[in-house]
Order: sequence, then C-alpha cells, then structure tokens
Amino acid sequence: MALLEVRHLKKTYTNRFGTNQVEALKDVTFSMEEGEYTAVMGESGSGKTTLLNLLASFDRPTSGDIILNGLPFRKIQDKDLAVYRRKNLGFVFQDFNLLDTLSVRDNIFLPLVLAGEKTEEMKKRLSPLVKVLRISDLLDKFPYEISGGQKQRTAIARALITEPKLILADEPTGALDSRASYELLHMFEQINQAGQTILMVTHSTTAASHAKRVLFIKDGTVYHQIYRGDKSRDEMFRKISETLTVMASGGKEYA
Ligand SMILES: Nc1ncnc2c1ncn2[C@@H]1O[C@H](COP(=O)(O)OP(=O)(O)OP(=O)(O)O)[C@@H](O)[C@H]1O
Repeated sequence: MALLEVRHLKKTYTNRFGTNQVEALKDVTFSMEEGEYTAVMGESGSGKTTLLNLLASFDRPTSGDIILNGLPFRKIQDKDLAVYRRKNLGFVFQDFNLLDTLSVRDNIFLPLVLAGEKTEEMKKRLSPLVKVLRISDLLDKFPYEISGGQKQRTAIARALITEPKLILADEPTGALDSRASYELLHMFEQINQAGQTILMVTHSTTAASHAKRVLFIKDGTVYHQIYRGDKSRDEMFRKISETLTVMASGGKEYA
C-alpha cells in the first residue's frame, strides 16, 4: 500500500458571490511510497500551493481523495484535523515560521508541548536530531540571533521531532543563499536516506534535482514526471530544465 494516495483531486475556488470560479486543480492523481522524496514543480498559478494546502489538510478538495497511511482525509472531522496534522505531518516553509519569543529549543519542542508529550521523551528525541542538523550549540539562542540557514535547520528539527509520516516543504530554499540552500538540500537527502518521506514544492531546478522524483503540474493536472533512478544530479538537472522549457513553450511533447 502506498503511504500517500492522491486520487482525482479537484479544487475549484468560488468567489463570495458565486459568480467567478477558478479551477486550480482539475484532476490530480499520484501516489507516494514510504521513503520517497518527491519535488513538485510547475509555473506560477499551476496549482502547486493549492495541492500543498490540500495535502496539509489546511483546505478541503472540491472532489477527489487524499489517503495517508490508509486513512482518507474525508473521514477526519474538521475538529480533529489539527491533532491529526500534528501527529502525521511535518511542515517546512520558505519563511521558517519560527516564533521569535521562544528559544530555538522551545521552538523545536512546540509541537510536542501542544501534543502534551512528557519532558523526558522530548529531550530524548531532541539530542540526536540537533546533532544531525548541527544546531546543538544554538538551543538557547532566539531565532533573531541566528542565520537563515540555521533558522531553516531549526524548522526542520521542529518538523521532524513529531516523527511525522510525511514532511511537506514549501519552497524550503526560497529564503536561503546558495551555500545554505546546498546544506539544506544535503540535509533533506540525509533525512530521506534515513527513511523520511518528503514532498517539496519548489521553483528551483537545483533543489528539485536532489529529489528522487519530480512531478510537473500544469493547468491543474500532473503533466509529466521524472524519476532520478541512477541518473547523476547533473543529468537530473538537465532533464528537469528540458521539461520546464517544453512546458513553457506550450508543452505538446508530453501531453
Ligand atoms: N483562495 C483563492 N481564491 C481564488 N483563486 C485562487 C485562490 N488561491 C489560488 N487561486 C487561483 O488558483 C490557481 C492556482 O493557484 P496556486 O496558488 O495553487 O498556484 P501556484 O502553482 O502555487 O503558483 P505560485 O508558483 O505563483 O505560488 C491560480 O489561478 C490562482 O489565482
């Protein structure tokens, strides 16, 4: 059984008066096995954020299904969604979303505090994580005292500490310089090699070339996908660039 199944997902936004409709997702179907690392790419307005919001259970689809670990989101009541999300999903955003009033340590602990986890368990999970992410020395600092790359690594620790089934990353390198981006992508690869399933939305061909698979969204549907297989990263980068060029020029080739 796949870890994540997305079936015929459709999302139509309607304005308040019901006079204007935008079909952001028309019919998106794909699945992800446990341990996969998938990047989602597509032009601006193609529906990537919409897809991520639905996968994050921040919004409900117009029709279609999202099934994580055998449980359709449809069956989860609105009042239970926040707890479900906290237990099963980890989030890494472009702008880190750390709280400036909390130390690095407390930012990382936050989802476990909200879940009522015991202090002992929180500490046990923290130490291996911060070692891998190289933020052990920063735990008593505050977000405004650390660099962008360090903030993003803190955000990754916060996402991983709940041991989520799936990490959803929205443009995680978007606010980082090239060195910090490289470090983050390297870290994602390490985390993935350790078994973590990751889905990352990105505009960056470099970022996507680190993933094991790239899904291309165009006009609200899955237009094409590339598997890394035994391709080198350079080769993967070239394939992604070619696909983006074909897509931008009307995209008949794969349609
Ligand atoms: N809340 C909303 N209400 C109405 N239309 C929306 C809403 N959110 C998105 N849309 C429309 O749905 C379509 C898909 O938007 P979406 O934000 O998912 O694209 P995207 O691929 O993430 O774009 P970008 O790369 O620029 O972030 C666009 O036409 C957008 O204008």
